[in-house]
Amino acid sequence: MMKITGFKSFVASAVGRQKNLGSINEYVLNMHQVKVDSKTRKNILTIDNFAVRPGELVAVLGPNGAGKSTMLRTINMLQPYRGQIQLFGQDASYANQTNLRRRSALVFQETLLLDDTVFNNVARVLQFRGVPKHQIKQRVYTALETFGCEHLAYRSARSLSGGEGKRVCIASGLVADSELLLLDEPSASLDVAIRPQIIEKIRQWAQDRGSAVILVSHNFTDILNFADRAIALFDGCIIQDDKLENLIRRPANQQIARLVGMDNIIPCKIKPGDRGYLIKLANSLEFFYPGELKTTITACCLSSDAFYLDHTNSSIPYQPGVVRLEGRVERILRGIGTDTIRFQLGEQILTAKLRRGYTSENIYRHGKIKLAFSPTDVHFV
Ligand SMILES: Nc1ncnc2c1ncn2[C@@H]1O[C@H](COP(=O)(O)OP(=O)(O)OP(=O)(O)O)[C@@H](O)[C@H]1O
Repeated sequence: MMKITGFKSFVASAVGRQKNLGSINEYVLNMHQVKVDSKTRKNILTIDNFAVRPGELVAVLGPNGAGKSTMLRTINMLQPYRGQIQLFGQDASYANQTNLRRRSALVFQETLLLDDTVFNNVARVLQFRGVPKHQIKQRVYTALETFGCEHLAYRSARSLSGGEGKRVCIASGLVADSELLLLDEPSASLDVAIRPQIIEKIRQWAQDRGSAVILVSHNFTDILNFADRAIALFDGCIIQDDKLENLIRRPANQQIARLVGMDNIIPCKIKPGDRGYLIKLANSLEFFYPGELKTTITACCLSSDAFYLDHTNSSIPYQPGVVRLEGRVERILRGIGTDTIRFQLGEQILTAKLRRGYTSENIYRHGKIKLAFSPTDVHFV
C-alpha cells in the first residue's frame, strides 16, 4: 500500500514537471534550467532549454573548456546537476537510472576499455542490456566490421593503438542500437584518411536505427558531414541553437563566426540612411545595405565564396546590389577546383575563394585584383 501511495505521488509530481517539458514521446531528451557546479567552480554548465527529437543529429561546437563534455556527462547522469532533465519522457532524477542508461550510450573522449579482449568489451554492452546470448556474437561482429576492427576481436584491448582503441569504443557505443547516442570527439586520434568514412558510418548507423545523436567535435568537416542542427556552447551556455547552415552563414556573434571558420570578419560602423544603411568597413570600403539592421552591430562577416572576379570597368563606381573593390594579392593557395586568394584591402587581409580557371591565368602575387560581392551576402554581428 505504501508503495502504491508513493508511486501515485511520484506520478503526480512527474506529471506536474511534465508541463514544463513538453509531451512525453516528442523528445528523447529535454533539459530545462539545468545547472552544473563543481566543488571549486560555479556554473560549469547553464542550459536554459535544450531538447532533442528522436532521430535528430545534433552537433555541439565550442572552444576548449566550453562545457561540451560536461554536457554529455550530465545527460548521461554521470554528473550531479540542478534543474530538470527528461530522458525518453521520464524525469532522470526520479526514474530508474539504470533503465535510462540502457537506452542511451556515451562514447567518451578518452579511450575507455576494460582489460579484456576486444570482443568481450563490446559483448559486455549487450550483456548489460539483457540481449539474448544467441544474438550477441553476430551483433558484436556487425559492429566491429562496420568500424573496421573485426580483425582485432580476440586481441587484448590493452594492446591496441590509439586509433584502433577509438574505433572499438565507437563499436561498443553503437552496438546496442541505443535511442540516444552521446559521442564525445569520436574521430579524435583517427587518421585523416579514415575519419570521414567513420563519421559517415556512424551517421548511417544512427539513421538506419532512428537513433538521435549528440556529437561533440572540434573538427568542422566532421560536423558538416554529420549534423542537421548545431549548438554553439560558450562558457557553459548555449549561444546559438540552429540549423547547421544558419550557424555557418548567420552566426549569432563574432565568437561563433570565428568558431565556424568565417573567413572575413571585418569591423564596421553603420549609419542609417533614407533607404537602408551606409556601412563603413574598417578597411575604408563603404557600401549601401538595403535591409534592416540592429544598431548594436560591430562587424560584418563575408564568406570567402561570396566574392567573384569583377570584369567590369571600374570607372562605373556604383551599381545597386554590387560592391566593388580593388585589393593587392598577398598569397595564392592553390587547391583542387578552387584557389584561395589572400588579398590586402586597406589595413586588412581578406580571403576570397575563386574558381581555378580564372585565377591561374589572371592573378599574380603582388598584383592587383578586382573583386565584387553582393551586400545581401553580408552577415552582420
Ligand atoms: N570537476 C571539476 N572541477 C573543476 N572544474 C571542472 C571540473 N570538471 C570540469 N571543469 C571545468 O569546466 C569547464 C568545462 O569542461 P569540459 O571538459 O566540459 O569542457 P569541453 O568543452 O569538453 O573542453 P575540451 O574541448 O577541451 O574537451 C573547464 O573549464 C573545466 O576545467
